[in-house]
Amino acid sequence: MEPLSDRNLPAIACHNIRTEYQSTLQRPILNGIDVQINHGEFVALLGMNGAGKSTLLRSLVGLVPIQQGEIQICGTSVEQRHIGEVRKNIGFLFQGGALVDQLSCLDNVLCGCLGELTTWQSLWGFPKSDRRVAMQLLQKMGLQEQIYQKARQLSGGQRQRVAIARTLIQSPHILLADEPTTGLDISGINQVMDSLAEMHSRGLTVVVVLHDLALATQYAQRAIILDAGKVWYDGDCQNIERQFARLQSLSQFQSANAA
Ligand SMILES: Nc1ncnc2c1ncn2[C@@H]1O[C@H](COP(=O)(O)OP(=O)(O)OP(=O)(O)O)[C@@H](O)[C@H]1O
Repeated sequence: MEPLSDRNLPAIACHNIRTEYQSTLQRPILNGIDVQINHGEFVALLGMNGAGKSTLLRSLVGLVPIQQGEIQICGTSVEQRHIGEVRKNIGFLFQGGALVDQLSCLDNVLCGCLGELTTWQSLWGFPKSDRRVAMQLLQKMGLQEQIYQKARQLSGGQRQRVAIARTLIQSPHILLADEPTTGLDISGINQVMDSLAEMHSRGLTVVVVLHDLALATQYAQRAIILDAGKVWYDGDCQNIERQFARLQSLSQFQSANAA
């Protein structure tokens, strides 16, 4: 990870962000989000289905057009002309990891630095230094035995840890993970969350979308709960079950009144 030019600037700052109006929802998907996340935080992003969690994560890397407001990543505005710089600071972990099944774990991790290769390197393959870093990352993820194994032979938890290593080879300051534990059994869930916690302890800022409140309480320091494209709760993880119960009764009350 390259040192940050100014660690006092927030890792992520969203000022009143609003996306396009959605006629099916009768509102914008994100509807005035104001959030600031500092370097070194571990944040769980929570909310019911359709609340806007994935849209918020995607907007942070410029994958969703913003109609109003501003997003800054490490002080840089998320705009087309700065998108390269923004994405250098952020690693994005998609649901399911999206590995290439026919490639080894090592080659999957090396795919994370494809965008950085010079023309010469793309002719001659990845430099030794990249291969060394990829191996070290796989070792850190507890996958030293699987370095040359094809991705199709891995368990769900192992796949997701390869995907984390692929994200980390870009040395990001921030890791965004969209439901990284979906479809995993208890041991896979623990492996993935422990890997995120380990990287967090080394200074990475982590924002992870979760549906499991117990996991959020166990791993995150801060919870942000979205509802209908707005921040419903932003605070510590101690009372999130109570916050969710309040949110559910409010939605039931609103649906009963609308009927
Ligand atoms: N590309 C898109 N085009 C149109 N509508 C979209 C698009 N992506 C998401 N939406 C809508 O925006 C709303 C929020 O979706 P989003 O995926 O951000 O929610 P979420 O909180 O991540 O949900 P889940 O927990 O189900 O993954 C949903 O109503 C969804 O249908």
